[in-house]
Amino acid sequence: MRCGIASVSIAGNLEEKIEAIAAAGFDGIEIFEQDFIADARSPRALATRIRDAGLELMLFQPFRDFEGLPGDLRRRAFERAERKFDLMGELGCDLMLVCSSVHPQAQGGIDRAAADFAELGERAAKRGLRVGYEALAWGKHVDDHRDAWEIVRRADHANVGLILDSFHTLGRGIDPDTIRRIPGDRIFFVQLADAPAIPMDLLYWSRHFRNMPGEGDLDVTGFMRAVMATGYSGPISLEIFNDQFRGGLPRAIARDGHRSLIHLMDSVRRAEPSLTVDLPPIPAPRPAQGVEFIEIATRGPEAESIAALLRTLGFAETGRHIARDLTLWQQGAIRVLLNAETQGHAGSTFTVHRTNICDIGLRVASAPDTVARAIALGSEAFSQPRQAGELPIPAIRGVGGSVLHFVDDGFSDVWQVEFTRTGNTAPGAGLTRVDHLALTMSYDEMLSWSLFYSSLFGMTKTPMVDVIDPDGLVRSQALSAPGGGLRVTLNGAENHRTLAGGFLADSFGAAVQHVAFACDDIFATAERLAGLGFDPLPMPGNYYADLTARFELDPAFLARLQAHNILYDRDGEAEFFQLYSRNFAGSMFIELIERRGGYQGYGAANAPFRVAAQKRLSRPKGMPRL
Ligand SMILES: O=C(O)c1ccc(O)c(O)c1
Ligand SMILES: [Mg+2]
Repeated sequence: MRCGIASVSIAGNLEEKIEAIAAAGFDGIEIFEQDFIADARSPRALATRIRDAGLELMLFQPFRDFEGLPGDLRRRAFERAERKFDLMGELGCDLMLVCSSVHPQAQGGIDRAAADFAELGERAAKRGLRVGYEALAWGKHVDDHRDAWEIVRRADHANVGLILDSFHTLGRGIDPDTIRRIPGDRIFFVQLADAPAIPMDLLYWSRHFRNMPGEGDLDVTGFMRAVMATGYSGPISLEIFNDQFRGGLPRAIARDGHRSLIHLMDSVRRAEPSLTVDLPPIPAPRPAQGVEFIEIATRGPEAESIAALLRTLGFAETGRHIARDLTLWQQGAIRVLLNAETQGHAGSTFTVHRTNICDIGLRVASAPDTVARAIALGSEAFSQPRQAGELPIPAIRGVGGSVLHFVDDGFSDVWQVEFTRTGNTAPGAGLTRVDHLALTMSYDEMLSWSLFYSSLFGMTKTPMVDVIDPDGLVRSQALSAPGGGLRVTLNGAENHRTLAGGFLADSFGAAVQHVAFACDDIFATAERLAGLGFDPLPMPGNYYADLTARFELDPAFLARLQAHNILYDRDGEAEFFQLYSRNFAGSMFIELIERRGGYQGYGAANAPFRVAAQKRLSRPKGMPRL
């Protein structure tokens, strides 16, 4: 399988793009003409550079407004094509993309266009070049791959073929299975892009909102299955026009692109095993079954305040690590590790971020398979020198330098092997397990993180919701693994004045800002917590008055919610209860939840009031905001 990417897809000048594309593992590049024109190198020097980087120059594009022109305009279109053929000769690139015309004077007629392509094919053949025809979704006369194919078929020239682009087919709602009837050897090139399902003008959508396969809502897998069913064996290439990517980090975007292609082609062969996909076997995505541990790097007074908070939540320090300054806190199936090491991963994250969640342990069916899949998708294995007696638990670096450990049955005894018991037992407040991890990041990083989790664990995403912070918008998207063993929310901040944005600025990068623990009876838990001295986030009376209006609650029930500062939501018959801690170590916090009747959400309706309550506590009274 040869993977490519169009130079328009990522940020930087052409040199930076070439470096990033080669580093991400692509086999080739599509040169977008504007990127070439803006470059100062001669075509030959550029071609040499691209080949020295180990990349094939797969496609030169786009050649516009070619077919269907009358009289002198037609003559000039052929003249233009000849000049670009000269350039392709110097670049050593043998395939040109011709996109369907939007020229005001272009005339319709399948046979007229076919005759133009037959002649272009003749001219290309003389130079050993080929041309591929792509239907733009907004083409004047040709906006559907079926019409483009009919033109190619009637042109009947070996040097003229079809170019398919998933955006143009899926964006217009054309059934991708119509591709299955096209002979694979007449398809010269395949471009891929996904996009979020936002109704808008097709051209604007295409030029600004495309994203990597799997990052949007289009059925790119269905499209690619149809392509592979034709017997197509040419390159598979990303062509992404995206405002965020144009301003992103070239290497990170290229890495995401490569990950998306591996994930896509792996999904294609799993969905349709009869297809031949030339990709080395990789383990299937397997759901994370739960959070095995949460490790917090912390020292000094912040470590003490976290220990105090854990006690008021009903946790006890049950174990101490045999070789590190690391304590284990437990309740139910929840394990929190407090790591005060000055060396190693935890030590270095503390130096950079201060108190932070530096490591997450996930329970999986097979740790080696999970790591193998992560590596095939472009993540790096993570390890650090082991102390005597420590187990080699497999780990990777995820997005943004985060570390994930994977615990399977083979490592279940780590808690007995690596920790000595303190003899303490948790008083308990009914907390059972980790319900979800809430990651905070800049808005621009959200697609990277969602691709990471969905490609590795087969997690599915819910539609993005807006959380209104008094100082700006935060977008939130949830991902959950099949079976619900792992839920993650991604919170993308647009500025640094929101609660999430302030956390991001303080932590110097994306990180877990809060963890939600589940319980089976929120009122019993709240009573226990009150007895343990837990100090909840206070919620205002206005919030409870609105709850009654929204849900017609029984007054006694409402009074119980209010007495404990419990937030409430309902979805049909399903109910949701939330209780928040006050912030610690800057703006980290803990959420306690109960899901009743299969509630699947995260209380999005409550988020603005929770954020406002948190901000009220963090702003000194009477201090006007600057
Ligand atoms: O937006 C465009 O003009 C454009 C150009 C070339 C392509 O391959 C394409 O898919 C879109
Ligand atoms: Mg295209």
